[in-house]
Amino acid sequence: MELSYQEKLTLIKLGELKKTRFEELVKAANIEQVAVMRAVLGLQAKGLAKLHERSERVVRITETGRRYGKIGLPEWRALGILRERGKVTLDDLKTVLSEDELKPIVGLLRKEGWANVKKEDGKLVLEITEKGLNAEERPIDRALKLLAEKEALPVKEIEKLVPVKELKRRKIGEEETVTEREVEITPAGEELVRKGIELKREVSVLTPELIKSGKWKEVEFRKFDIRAPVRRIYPGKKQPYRAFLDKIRRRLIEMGFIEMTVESLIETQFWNFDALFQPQNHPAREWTDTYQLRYPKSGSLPEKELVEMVKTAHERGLAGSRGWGYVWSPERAMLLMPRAHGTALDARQLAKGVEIPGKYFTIQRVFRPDVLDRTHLIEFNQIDGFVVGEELNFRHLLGILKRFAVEIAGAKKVKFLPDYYPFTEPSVQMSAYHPELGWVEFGGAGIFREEMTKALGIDVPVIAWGIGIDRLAMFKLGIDDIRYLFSYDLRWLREAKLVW
Ligand SMILES: N[C@@H](Cc1ccccc1)C(=O)O
Repeated sequence: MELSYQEKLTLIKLGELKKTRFEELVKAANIEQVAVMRAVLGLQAKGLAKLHERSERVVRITETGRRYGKIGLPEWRALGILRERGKVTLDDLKTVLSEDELKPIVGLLRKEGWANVKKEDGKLVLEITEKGLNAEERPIDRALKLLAEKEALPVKEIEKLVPVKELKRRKIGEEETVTEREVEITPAGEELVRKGIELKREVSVLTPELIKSGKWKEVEFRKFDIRAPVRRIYPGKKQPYRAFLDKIRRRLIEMGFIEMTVESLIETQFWNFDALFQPQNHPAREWTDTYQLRYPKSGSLPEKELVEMVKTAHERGLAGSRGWGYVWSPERAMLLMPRAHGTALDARQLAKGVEIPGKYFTIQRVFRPDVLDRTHLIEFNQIDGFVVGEELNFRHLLGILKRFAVEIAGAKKVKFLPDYYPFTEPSVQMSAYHPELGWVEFGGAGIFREEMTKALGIDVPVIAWGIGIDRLAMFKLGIDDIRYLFSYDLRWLREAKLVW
């Protein structure tokens, strides 16, 4: 039979004590109480020991009770003075009684028949009686003495003297349940002890010293039951939605994309709209609702040549286009807003310069007015990206998007529909088929218009897309309310699992 070190130790001690209170066994074994309890339960399971548990209602003395034990109950202290003087006022009793004890004292003395109450000169006066002079120990006095001596007594015993209710009322004692544990060795246990138990030191960590010195041959290694039930612990971990976004970021980097980052969530209209060839004061800007910043209202524009190019593209057109044909306002372009799409970063990157061929992506928090419900948020996340290269065409775009849907969304089928964005031509909307969600609209894509790319200084085709990923996150995290992505619900934060 395999016994752990603790079990062996406990059994040896039990062999000496035979039957003992658990606390005694802990003292004898001289190891932690929980370890002894575990050992006892282990021994019991192996038929070597028996644990007897008995619960009992007891009365335990209170702080007040202890004080009464030392200086006497209030009625006895009052009687002491009465015996000396025969007659006292309440004021006289103040020397031996506290404020609290004074109040009920008249009632107490009268109930015992130890004093009579009179009024003399409008004052309350207590006068000792025959019974008071001969007063002897009462049951409550005996109960107090017992409690002061033993601290606690079984309810059954104390009730032979006074009702527990009485002790509680006088704040002498409190009732509680205690569990009495006794451990007993079984004949099989005794047999084993008689045969002799070898108590080798148990080692739980194999150290270089043990190996070098060869001591590892002599020691016994502690065995762990890895299936033993333990308390669940919740170590710190990434917020589930954050974990999801990081995973996507990893994938894209593995696919060779360069990440575009930006510090602020606030954008000028210039980068959100104008640089993307979206006209000011024109229905084409209304393809999405956006917010505006109240304070500060305006930011600044980039270098002059770039602004001039964008202005020209809007007013008169570039690359054979006639433009939108209106007077472009720099003030309007300077207005600040919470970024409404990740595509703003595409424009920034293209203006800054790109590797050709090159692949770029960004994961951005974006903001659009909406009515909050279980599938709509006013702030959400988009992955935007573009691929730039000499020979790129529409077929490449569809190919890349398909790969995305499969790699990132785990979609089995992908569907493209014609769409409109002011900054792409042609434009498509894509949906991916998910076994559980059905057709899920994913986002938009297209080839950036030359009016946009030329203004930003790029002469080769750029294919681009923007994908909303929150609905995908809902699926991967197994939630059906999008608001949960930002929930403080601890249980969810602890248990949410990413299924990839
Ligand atoms: N920015 C668009 C998506 C898009 C990106 C790039 C090209 C075409 C479309 C949106 O938010 O829906």
